[in-house]
Amino acid sequence: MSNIQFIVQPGGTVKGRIRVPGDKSISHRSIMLGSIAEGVTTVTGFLEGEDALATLQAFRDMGVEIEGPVNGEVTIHGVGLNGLKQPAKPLDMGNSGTSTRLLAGIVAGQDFDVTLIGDASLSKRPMKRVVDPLTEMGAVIATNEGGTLPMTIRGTGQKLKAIDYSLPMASAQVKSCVLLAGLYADGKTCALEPAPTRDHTERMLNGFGYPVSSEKLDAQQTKACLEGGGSLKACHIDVPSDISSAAFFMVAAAISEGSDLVIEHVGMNPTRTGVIDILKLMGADIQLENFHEVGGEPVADVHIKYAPLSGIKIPEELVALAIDEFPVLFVAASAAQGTTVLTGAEELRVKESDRIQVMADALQAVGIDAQPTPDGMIINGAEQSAQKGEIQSHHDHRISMAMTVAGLRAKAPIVIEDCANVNTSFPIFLDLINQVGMNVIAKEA
Ligand SMILES: O=C(O)C1=C[C@@H](OP(=O)(O)O)[C@@H](O)[C@H](O)C1
Ligand SMILES: C=C(OP(=O)(O)O)C(=O)O
Repeated sequence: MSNIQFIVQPGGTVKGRIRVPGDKSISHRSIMLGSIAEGVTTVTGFLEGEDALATLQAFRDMGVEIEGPVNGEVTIHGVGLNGLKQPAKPLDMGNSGTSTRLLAGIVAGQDFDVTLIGDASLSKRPMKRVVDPLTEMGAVIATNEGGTLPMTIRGTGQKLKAIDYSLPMASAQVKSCVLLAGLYADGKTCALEPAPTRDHTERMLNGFGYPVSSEKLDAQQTKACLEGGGSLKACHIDVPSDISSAAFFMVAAAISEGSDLVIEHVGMNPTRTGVIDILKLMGADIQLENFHEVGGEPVADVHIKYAPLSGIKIPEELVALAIDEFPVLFVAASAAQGTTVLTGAEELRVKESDRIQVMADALQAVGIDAQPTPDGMIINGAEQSAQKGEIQSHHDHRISMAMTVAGLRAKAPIVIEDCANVNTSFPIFLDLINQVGMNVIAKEA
């Protein structure tokens, strides 16, 4: 495969008014729920990135007629809970953990066999976290040694057993997997999470007329439950812009002097806004404007201006609410005065890359004192000192984009290897980052 390098010129000021593409988590779920609903679901604002497209292709491979995407518009001819067909070949999940783990929940309820495969990065990621609850529900699943892909889920022809499952880690993917399998179970299935995680599955099921209850047991634990055997009614889904993509631009504006940026129509689901809370604790100047609701999800325009940042101890209760934003938050911490300490974030080690180790290596390569710990990182903010930063993205889109943003505070060009992966979540990243005031070129090496 060809290597697309990003060559990032140092410095810049970030200005303008932009809109980033649709939310990845919501885009995945729109295809999944639209496919197993009754009737025709229409989607606008769909993210045309590789991960969401892998989900779309998987449902086409299981016999669902899906039109588009054209300019973010998708039309899904739902086949109902029991209308999926056996795919002719393994379903290729590409780089996408969300596709794999949520699909496993749906596929566990079918009466045919399915094998899920993925790329080099996804093939290293843990699947035992979904195999365990699904097996408890009666599914028959084989994985590679060590609980990784390929994963084959056998159609037993038996109804799944409802369970009351306590998640061992705060994971929306595992919660969603259990709830989606619960659609195919006898009785009431519950998922208890140790800390709040994104609740798009619960919201969207309710939007499709499928009741999901959510009970807060205390400040951290929430239990989501549903009864199996109902049906989903097709609806329209308007996907807001992805706060995880917006985060790169928030940090870009926060760390470069003179910046003033508006990011429009960003999803503000309270289970996703940890990045805003963390940046504000660091002293960022962020105003949320034009708050309104689209399709059961709150959205707002994010107005962010440069302000000097300070290092903080990141509150652990914000970790799951900002889980995908840490690569770029580490860049913010590098540009802050003082020390930033992250703990309670061991989940970062099992994302598309080990985001603790890979970001520590990347920041050290540009001359920042970043010390990895088993469950987080300690970063002493300072001027970058490297005369040339050479970075590996390790099959991880968020590393490519975070280290591009680091260029705003660099002393010399940064070269990032293997950046075609930005297409997994943010195909127009390069255009937008240049549009707001950076100087980044993509070069085939
Ligand atoms: O449910 C989802 O859409 C996601 C959940 C998170 O993963 P975990 O639930 O495994 O933490 C997140 O990292 C991922 O990008 C998307
Ligand atoms: C972790 C991520 O996605 P996934 O788990 O779906 O691969 C991400 O997009 O940062």
